[in-house]
Amino acid sequence: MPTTHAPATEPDQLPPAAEQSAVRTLLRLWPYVRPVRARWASAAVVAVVASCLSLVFPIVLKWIVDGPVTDHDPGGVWLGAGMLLALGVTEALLFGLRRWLVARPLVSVEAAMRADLYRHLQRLPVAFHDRWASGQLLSRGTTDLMVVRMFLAFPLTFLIVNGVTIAAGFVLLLAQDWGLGLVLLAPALPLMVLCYRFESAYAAVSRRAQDQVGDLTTVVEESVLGIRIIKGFGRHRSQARAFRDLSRTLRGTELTKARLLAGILGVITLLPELALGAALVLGSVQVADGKLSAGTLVAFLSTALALRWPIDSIGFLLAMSQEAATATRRFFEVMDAPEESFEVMDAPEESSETAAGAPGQADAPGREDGAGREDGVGGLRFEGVRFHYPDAPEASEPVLDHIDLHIRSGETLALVGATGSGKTTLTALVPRLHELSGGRITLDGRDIAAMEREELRTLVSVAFEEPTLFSASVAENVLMGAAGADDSQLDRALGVAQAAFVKALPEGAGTQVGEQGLSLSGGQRQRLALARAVVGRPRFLVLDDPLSALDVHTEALVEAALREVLAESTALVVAHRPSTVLLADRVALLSGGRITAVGTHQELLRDNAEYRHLMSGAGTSRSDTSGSGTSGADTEEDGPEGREGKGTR
Ligand SMILES: Nc1ncnc2c1ncn2[C@@H]1O[C@H](COP(=O)(O)OP(=O)(O)OP(=O)(O)O)[C@@H](O)[C@H]1O
Repeated sequence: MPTTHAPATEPDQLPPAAEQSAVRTLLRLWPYVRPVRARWASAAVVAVVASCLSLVFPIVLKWIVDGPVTDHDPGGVWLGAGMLLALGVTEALLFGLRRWLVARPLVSVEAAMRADLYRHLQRLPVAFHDRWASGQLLSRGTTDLMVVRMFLAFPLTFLIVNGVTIAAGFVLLLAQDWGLGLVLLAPALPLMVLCYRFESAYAAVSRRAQDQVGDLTTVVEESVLGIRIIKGFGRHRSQARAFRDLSRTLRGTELTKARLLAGILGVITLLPELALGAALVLGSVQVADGKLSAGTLVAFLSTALALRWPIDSIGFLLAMSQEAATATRRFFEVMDAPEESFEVMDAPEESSETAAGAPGQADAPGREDGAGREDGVGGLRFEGVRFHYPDAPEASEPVLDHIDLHIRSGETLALVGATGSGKTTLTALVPRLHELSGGRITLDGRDIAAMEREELRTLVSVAFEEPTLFSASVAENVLMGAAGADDSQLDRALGVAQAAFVKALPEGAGTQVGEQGLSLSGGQRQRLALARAVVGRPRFLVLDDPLSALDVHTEALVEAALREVLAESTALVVAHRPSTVLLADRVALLSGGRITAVGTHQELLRDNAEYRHLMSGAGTSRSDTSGSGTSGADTEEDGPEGREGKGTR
């Protein structure tokens, strides 16, 4: 299956940045913030009090200037200075308390969101992961969540704190001198309009930047995972160029952000400064005319200066909030993707009659041989199965169509077909990694759509051609295949997979393997993946070319041991080589998304040209299905019905 991912920044995949308002988006964080609301609110109240304390300074100053200074009273001046010092210390202590109150709860909010995202990713269908670039998911789980935590800790609190401080400050200013107060208030309206326009422009650029971080993460991840290919083909320069290009694009977007921010910050600083200058001139004239006391003018200007930071900070607080809204939106884009349904679907009553009466089932292999109920519905049965990849163009042909196949209880069926004919896709349908587009699959007569996924995945074990090992010990990797399996089962599974090499590892089955552990060869990995598939003695075994990386000698040993396991299970084995085919009782040929022949290896060799071609040297070169024109002619005259009689064990 393809593992490459298109960047998730394609416009059709992502909603426009301004689709939902920033406030509505951020409100979605409430379920995560709810558990820490008391501490967060206490911290906000503490910050509001601390910030409003800064407005008391001008009142004390006015008292000092109009009182002790005018009266030449040094004792009063010292008292005033002491009060200012006490206010300053209290303000600092309160801001410290605010930090202490929010730091720990907000880290747990981030952890809870990350845990939810991870849990959800595990439950999303394979089709979702086929579509999404892993770097995009990675950046959402790391950078975006950090941005959200920082928003809750800082901008959210300070938008409230500064809002309250500005409102209280202006009440004080208007109370001190309403005329001068109005002069200072004059820039408020144009500033609001500018902030609104800035918000919309910044939202779009910030979305672009965060998506580009995701794309960059994807390139880094692919470069690390594919380092052997990059080195092997000397592609480090072109890879570095691709990285540099993306990096340059991101730099451009960040510069656009910086330009927007610089613009709004400049205006937010300039307009109030101009208003303050005008108020200063007017106030000085009034003091000179004796219409205003010097203390009031000092208090007025100190209050206005105390409001400078709350006003100046609005620009970057809004920018950070916008980034947090984008991060939240990106988080919920993943969280809103529907999980694999763990509920069972409605399925028709299971009976031999319904199975026999299912569309396209009348000619299902294995039914005409007069077998009893067990052979009629037992085992693994595909009935009129059709499958179309959800992300493939609607008009394209389904990958699989009219698949009717019956693997009897205890039987092993080899699935053979040219590359791209749909073998991997067919095997992935049995453990329901993808949902069928039509038809049904039954295990011992039970529709898999009507089974709990957990039950289904206990019944069916899989091993894919690409063996994936996790950063864990050999034993943990193998025992992943069966919950509660013990050491004797582990030894047996390693024995079946001819994985004696495990004993020679530094710590035996306890040796760490996978990305962070010891590197194993392709064949060794494949044998561990096979051991994982067989460790739980599954009723149904699905093996996608599990021996492709083994040398002929080891393959023969694994096959000999595997025969015992296969005798206990009903198995579907994708095979490319005659040696693997010989493990099976019968062989099905998949061609152009359909089963075109079923029979024993000998029968198909004798009667089917496409099969002969695939099993010959030419076949193992894995020519594309589109190139197998000769076999197409053969399958036309030799349809599935004609081969039913050959389907004997
Ligand atoms: N996620 C996907 N989305 C769309 N099309 C896909 C996807 N995965 C596979 N395909 C297409 O489905 C077809 C069958 O692929 P599949 O991997 O099942 O073939 P295969 O017979 O197993 O090939 P091989 O022998 O090379 O492993 C191919 O044309 C492939 O391009």
